[in-house]
Amino acid sequence: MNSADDRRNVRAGHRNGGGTVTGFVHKGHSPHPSLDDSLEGEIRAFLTDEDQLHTYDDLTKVNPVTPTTVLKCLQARYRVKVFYTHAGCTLVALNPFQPIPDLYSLDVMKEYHCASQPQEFKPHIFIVAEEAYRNVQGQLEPVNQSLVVSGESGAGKTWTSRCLMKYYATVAASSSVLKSQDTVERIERRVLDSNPIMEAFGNACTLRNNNSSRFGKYIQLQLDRCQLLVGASVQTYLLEKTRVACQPANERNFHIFYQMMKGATDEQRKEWKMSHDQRFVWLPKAEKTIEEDCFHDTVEAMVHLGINAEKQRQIFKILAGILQLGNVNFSSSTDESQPCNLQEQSKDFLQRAAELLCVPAEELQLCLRVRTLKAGKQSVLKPCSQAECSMRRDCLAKVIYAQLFEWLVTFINNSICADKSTWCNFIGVLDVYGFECFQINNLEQLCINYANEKLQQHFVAHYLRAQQEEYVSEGLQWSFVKYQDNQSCLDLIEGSPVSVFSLLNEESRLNRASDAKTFKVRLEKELCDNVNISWDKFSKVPHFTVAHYAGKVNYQIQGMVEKNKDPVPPELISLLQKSENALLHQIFTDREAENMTSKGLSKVTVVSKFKNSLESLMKILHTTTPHYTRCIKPNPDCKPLTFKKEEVIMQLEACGIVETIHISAAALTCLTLVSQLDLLEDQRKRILSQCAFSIQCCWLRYQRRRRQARRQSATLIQAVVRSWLVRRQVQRWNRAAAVIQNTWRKWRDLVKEDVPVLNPVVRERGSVQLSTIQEPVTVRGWPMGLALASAPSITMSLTATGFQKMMSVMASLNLPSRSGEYKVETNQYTQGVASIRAQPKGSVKLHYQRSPLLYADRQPDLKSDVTGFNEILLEKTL
Ligand SMILES: Nc1ncnc2c1ncn2[C@@H]1O[C@H](COP(=O)(O)OP(=O)(O)OP(=O)(O)O)[C@@H](O)[C@H]1O
Repeated sequence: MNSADDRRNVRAGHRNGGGTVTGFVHKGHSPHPSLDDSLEGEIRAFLTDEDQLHTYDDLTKVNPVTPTTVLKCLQARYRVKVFYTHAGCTLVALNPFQPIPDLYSLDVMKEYHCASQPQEFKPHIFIVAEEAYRNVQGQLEPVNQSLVVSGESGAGKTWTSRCLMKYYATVAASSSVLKSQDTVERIERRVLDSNPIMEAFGNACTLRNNNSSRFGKYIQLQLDRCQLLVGASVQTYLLEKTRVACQPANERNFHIFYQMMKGATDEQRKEWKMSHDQRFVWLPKAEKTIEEDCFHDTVEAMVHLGINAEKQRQIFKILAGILQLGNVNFSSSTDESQPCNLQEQSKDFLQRAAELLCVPAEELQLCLRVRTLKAGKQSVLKPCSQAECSMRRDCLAKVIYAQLFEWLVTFINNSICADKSTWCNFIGVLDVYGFECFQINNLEQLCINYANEKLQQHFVAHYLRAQQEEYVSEGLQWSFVKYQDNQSCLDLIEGSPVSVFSLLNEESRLNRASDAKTFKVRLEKELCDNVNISWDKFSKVPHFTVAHYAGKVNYQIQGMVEKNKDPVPPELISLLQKSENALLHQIFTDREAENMTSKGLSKVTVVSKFKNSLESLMKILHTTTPHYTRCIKPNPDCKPLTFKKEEVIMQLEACGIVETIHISAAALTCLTLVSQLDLLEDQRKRILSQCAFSIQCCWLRYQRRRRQARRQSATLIQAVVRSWLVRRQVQRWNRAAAVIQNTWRKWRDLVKEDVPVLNPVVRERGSVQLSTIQEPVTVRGWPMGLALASAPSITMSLTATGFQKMMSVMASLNLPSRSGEYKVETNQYTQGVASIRAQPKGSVKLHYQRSPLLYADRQPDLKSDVTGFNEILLEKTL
């Protein structure tokens, strides 16, 4: 890294003290030597305090922002084992290449999830995860989120994606109390179990990474109304299927083949025709053992996802068949009119391949060696050359593997995808290949780098253009920050009417053998106006160079058109459709396979298919809130805790991290300089919350007062009613007392007149024996009861009604209410008591000498003489 690079990248925004922000991406040397000197001085000054460099947890705080200062900070942090650093709106993740204890533990997840301000914690991938999750909870548009994880091979994208999935599987399910634990566990587990299967079938050990994903993927984690994980879906991109039949030097085939080789039981080996000592051409470096070679884990995940034993058998037999195919070789034919022969040792392999793929061996042999040409309704058989035979063999293996992979992805989706009615938002995790630039680059690299251009454009559009347009729409004084617009590069690759893709497609559709030199001339002629393409005039190999945002890449033209055609001979598809392996038969009889049969090759070329799937991905990304994580590989050898400056700086440049910091810092600068928007926002929020608080207080006060008034009214009404009732009662008592007094006086007068008639015993004891009763009846509390029962009528009619009257009178006299002993008759006309009669069973004594009112406040003496009545206990005086 030299100061020229720094000058090239220094952020002008940092040096601006004015009220407007200006451009920051300076390509080329500064025309002012004094400016260069002062920048170098600033860089030196910044780097002097080495001990402080690791404290920069956000690279936007670095000043000046240059590749050197950024690199030094990251290095200092890596040295003290801090692997995450914010770069404004992006998170930079440095791969430690060794497990770091407690960095991703459950407790750490909980800590970030429960924190009120996770941003204030140490930078971590969980901050990104939590921010996205809270955005969904907040339901602020766009509610759906995308976590874009990028970086070169081995940088840690898959690891990061797995961390994100585990995080959501934990925090988005932990609060689930409503659902049965079983359901929750099942869905989380299924979502996580999709990883080992896809990695077994889609990852391989390469020179750059022992567990390199050979496909891109976008996983949508589906959340319900309560933001709980209820399902997921996976979209895959551009599986590197050529690896099945052709492994780059010192690299391996897909993991699954090695897992089978190493983990099969004797029984399985027999079934798969895979003896211990068998060597397979398509399984190089089989002696190398890596931790991903775990067959048991893959099978277990398959079981969890519902791939039953029979389906597994079918899958593994197909894979074993592919391996046998790899050992089939052809000898060249001396006579061009005759098909090539199988090499002697290949006959067994072909036979076994046919048996494992459940297709007729002769037909398989014929399909590989002879081409069927259609001329009108006639078919002509044309023997293939040795090279063509090998190509057809490879093609058969690739198409089987690619279709099997697609079937697996569909199966996984069916198993983990929730019904649309059950989820309303999603968080997408995009794990795509990073920018690639090798010695020899071909169609795959063109597609990968094109995808990265698209993502970069989305990133820039989202963070810079959108932000600046927002400032302008808000009427802020703003002079646009220049950013590196990669539209012209995208036009070169995918634009219309002419672009690399359109010319490739045109060439692919021509029914002729493609010639690299001719195609190069065509490219030169058609695309010479685009500044992003160039040619090295001295190179003998046909190529073209594209200036990507991350650097220039040379693409080799040889083989590019053929790769784009990706032809599948129709005879091969027809053969596979006849397979007695139910799975193989099924995956080749679907609609796409039918297309392939009828047209000989899929009309959709590789680049068209890739472009379409990328466009639908971009559409999804545009409707979501993106979060970018840039994974950085600190050394090419995957050595733990080793930081190679050259390696890192290349990646920082490739992913445009310095520009990213500029973008974020420019936005920050803008906020500080122009609008103090944040401050205003904060104040607005505070005032709004104060208003809300006042409204709540008023409402509560109003409610409290209303409740109080109601209670007072109720109390008043109750008091009035009670006093009215009491007054009425007292009035009744007064009237009743008057009646009783009156009656008593009359009775007394009457008694005075009749005194001589009374029996001397009665006079002596104050009572009269009206009849003889063996068991005298005790009367309690009778005076008051009797008086009230008869009130207010002078004639002793009762105020109570029917049964009450009877009971009242009988209770007053303490008469037992057993049936038949006493009878109370009501007066039909006045509803009073007409009489009380006792059956003539015994004597009843009636106390008569004193007024019952005199005893109103006492209990009659149980031993008193008032014990009963004769037949008529009481008779109404009319
Ligand atoms: N955060 C981490 N902590 C510990 N080890 C890590 C971490 N990230 C990555 N690694 C290690 O680095 C290796 C490579 O990471 P990973 O497979 O995720 O890379 P990648 O970017 O997905 O590569 P590719 O593009 O080839 O698939 C992992 O197998 C793992 O051993």
